[in-house]
Amino acid sequence: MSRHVVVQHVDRVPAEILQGLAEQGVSTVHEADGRRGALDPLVRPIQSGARIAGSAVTVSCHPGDNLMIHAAVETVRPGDIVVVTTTSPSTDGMLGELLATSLAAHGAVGVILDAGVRDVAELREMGFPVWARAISPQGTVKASPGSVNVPVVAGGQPINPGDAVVADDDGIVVVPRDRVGATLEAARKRTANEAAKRDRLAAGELGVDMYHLRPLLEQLGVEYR
Ligand SMILES: O=C([O-])CC(=O)C(=O)O
Ligand SMILES: [Mg+2]
Repeated sequence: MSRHVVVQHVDRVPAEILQGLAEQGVSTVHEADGRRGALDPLVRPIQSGARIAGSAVTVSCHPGDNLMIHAAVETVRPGDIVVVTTTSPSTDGMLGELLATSLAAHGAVGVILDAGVRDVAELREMGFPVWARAISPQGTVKASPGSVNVPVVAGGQPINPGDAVVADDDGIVVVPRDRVGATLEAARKRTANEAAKRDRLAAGELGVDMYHLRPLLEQLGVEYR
């Protein structure tokens, strides 16, 4: 059996759940899933204002080699987010506007790179959202095998093909596919709670989350003078 595979079928998250998760945003989804799933914050957006959710198409590449991103293109379906990792740390510019054009033509809504990106001005102009660990002009070759749609670790988080990935200006969170429905429900409740809290905070109320702010601080040994 080969050590390298391209898995062509991925079970995906339903589009209406992805849309709901995108509306909730990364920080709320992360809280709603028990503060789990946040990728390393050094994997950062290259643009501002993008907020997307999609099913993960995962790519494991040899460092300095983007062959497997090319191999992933034909597995992409509309609404997917391509998650690229390398088998050892790399900041090389593995994806630029050409590869992004190819992925977008197959319906990818964004790319997460635990590696480097280049052609940043063109990508911003295209409006194709990318989150990456580095921006680097360093070119890569197309010579080494790797895998598509296998479990990977990106930004320190395990990601399975078909998991929900949500990304915005706050960063990136992954939600395992079997928890997406419960997480979306919890996120919506949290957003409704926050709306009520916001009104109370705007009215000047203190300690809205803590019932009684002063007794809590005193219990923790903080002295009021
Ligand atoms: O071609 C590459 O290897 C990466 C790149 O710059 C592009 O996709 O435009
Ligand atoms: Mg280029």
